[in-house]
Amino acid sequence: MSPAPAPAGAPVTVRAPAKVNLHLGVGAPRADGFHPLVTVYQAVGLHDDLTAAPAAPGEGLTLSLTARPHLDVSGVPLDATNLAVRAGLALAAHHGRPADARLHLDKSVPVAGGLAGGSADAAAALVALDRLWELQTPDADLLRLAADLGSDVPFALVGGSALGTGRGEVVDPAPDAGAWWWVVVPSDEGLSTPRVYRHHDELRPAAPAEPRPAHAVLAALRAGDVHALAAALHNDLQAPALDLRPDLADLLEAGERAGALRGLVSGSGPTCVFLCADVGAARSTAGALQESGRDGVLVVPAPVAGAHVLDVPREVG
Ligand SMILES: C[C@](O)(CO)[C@H](O)COP(=O)(O)OP(=O)(O)OC[C@H]1O[C@@H](n2ccc(N)nc2=O)[C@H](O)[C@@H]1O
Ligand SMILES: Nc1ncnc2c1ncn2[C@@H]1O[C@H](COP(=O)(O)OP(=O)(O)OP(=O)(O)O)[C@@H](O)[C@H]1O
Repeated sequence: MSPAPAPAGAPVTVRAPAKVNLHLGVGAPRADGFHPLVTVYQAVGLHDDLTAAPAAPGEGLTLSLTARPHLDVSGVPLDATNLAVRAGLALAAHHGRPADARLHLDKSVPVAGGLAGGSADAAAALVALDRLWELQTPDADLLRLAADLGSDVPFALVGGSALGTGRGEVVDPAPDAGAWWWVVVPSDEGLSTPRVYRHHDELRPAAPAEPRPAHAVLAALRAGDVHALAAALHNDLQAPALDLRPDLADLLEAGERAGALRGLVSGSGPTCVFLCADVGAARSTAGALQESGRDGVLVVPAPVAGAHVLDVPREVG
């Protein structure tokens, strides 16, 4: 979230991070179909950049897209169903003002990967358009708009490490003394989040109403203890994700054999993330996974900031 105002009408670029869930406890579905969660989010150094530039009155919200090399963005809609556009329309409606702006999204976060890339884009659009339109929306209102857009969106505004409750939209910063290193291994094929939740319910028909608590992960973060964190990582969506994508079990094993302390499916998957003891271990784990033929392997630090304005707007060609 952003402090000083930019000159009126100047393009604004906002950077928003991907997330991993260090703990994802899922309870039995609520009456509204959503699952109660106790989750610990962590923002990682892999992000999308969204630039908002002025448009003529009546032009509406348009969206253009570029992506880092080899990233498959064929599944990203450019119409009003895109989460960034939905965010812009919601912000304009909240203030009763026209929604005129040109949005450009430069994507680096894998699509439908369990890394909340679309949520990052929605958060980025809220922050960028709030600045471009000089609205100075209170943080509480931005968080409410974010929650209406998706369960993961409020966290993308807040960043860092945070406890998520409710359906994931209630976010409280978590003390974190660590400087963590993750290896991120995306998958060619995405996984649908609702499908993974449905499969969770099939595999765990007697899931308790109260999700599993996150005490061990929160304590490891507070202590900055990487071995304790590796031991505590937990994801109730991992079993359904692995059942839908059995190849991921081999990947988790390969990453741990290559030197990671622990491998984990990120959120609803299929991206797998590997916690490493330090940056050297992360680089050698990534190298070994690449040599064994895995594509798109990344080494990223965490935690990083939530959606924030970049000092120098990106040029949009
Ligand atoms: C898997 C996670 O990424 C973990 O952080 C999130 O729970 C998913 O968050 P998201 O993609 O922002 O999800 P939303 O856009 O709010 O919901 C998409 C769909 O996911 C399922 N969903 C999501 C969140 C939740 N607590 N329970 C659910 O059952 C529902 O089928 C819902 O229709
Ligand atoms: N800005 C966007 N970027 C990516 N996908 C988007 C966007 N807007 C809408 N979508 C749609 O949302 C779907 C899920 O995208 P996303 O990349 O956010 O998945 P995810 O990382 O698995 O999400 P989560 O971890 O929050 O469940 C995509 O398949 C696409 O159809």
